[in-house]
Amino acid sequence: MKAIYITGFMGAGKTSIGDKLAEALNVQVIDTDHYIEQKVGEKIAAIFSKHGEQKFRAYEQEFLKELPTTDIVVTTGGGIITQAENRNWMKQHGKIIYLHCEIELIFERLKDDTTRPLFDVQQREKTIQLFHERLPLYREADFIVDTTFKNIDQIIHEIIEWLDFKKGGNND
Ligand SMILES: Nc1ncnc2c1ncn2[C@@H]1O[C@H](COP(=O)(O)OP(=O)(O)O)[C@@H](O)[C@H]1O
Ligand SMILES: O=C(O)C1=C[C@@H](OP(=O)(O)O)[C@@H](O)[C@H](O)C1
Ligand SMILES: [Mg+2]
Repeated sequence: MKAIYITGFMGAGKTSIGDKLAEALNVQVIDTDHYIEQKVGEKIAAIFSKHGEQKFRAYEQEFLKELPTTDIVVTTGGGIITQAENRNWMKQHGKIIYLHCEIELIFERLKDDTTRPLFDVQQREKTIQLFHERLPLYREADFIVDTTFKNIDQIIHEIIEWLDFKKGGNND
């Protein structure tokens, strides 16, 4: 099986859904943020505050390319799609699944979360703007799931149905 890359805005459920999807497909899962934290030896928030976003993006691109490209679900950080090179890499090496979620629900989910340096609950307008700026890039995915008000099992079910459909069409 070619890699499955899960994309979407912060709080869309990439990490949680990717874990369960990998379990259902019986393949390994790697979260790019966790992988970066392991390699660098620092938490995402510390990497941003000590080294800046640009350095984080450089790590993100370098480490994305280190990951296996078969029999794996890769759960990405929300900004991975901002670099064309990453989008091309993912397109070339696997299938991209975009988890869409309405921004109001994301605000609700992340209201007490302090681990995401680019998610600013205090500056709603700025965060909403970032969400809208990125939407066209997320929408370049091979498959889009609207996760708004769906539970994790429903979302996994939709993804697996799509994967089975693709397999049926011999379109791996
Ligand atoms: N479909 C869902 N329904 C309800 N809560 C969800 C759903 N998907 C994710 N969550 C919750 O939202 C928060 C963010 O999820 P996470 O998987 O970390 O998102 P991401 O990796 O996309 O930033 C977590 O607390 C998670 O439990
Ligand atoms: O959207 C972004 O630019 C980011 C999303 C985060 O991952 P999640 O989408 O899992 O929160 C993490 O990679 C970093 O804080 C930057
Ligand atoms: Mg995540």
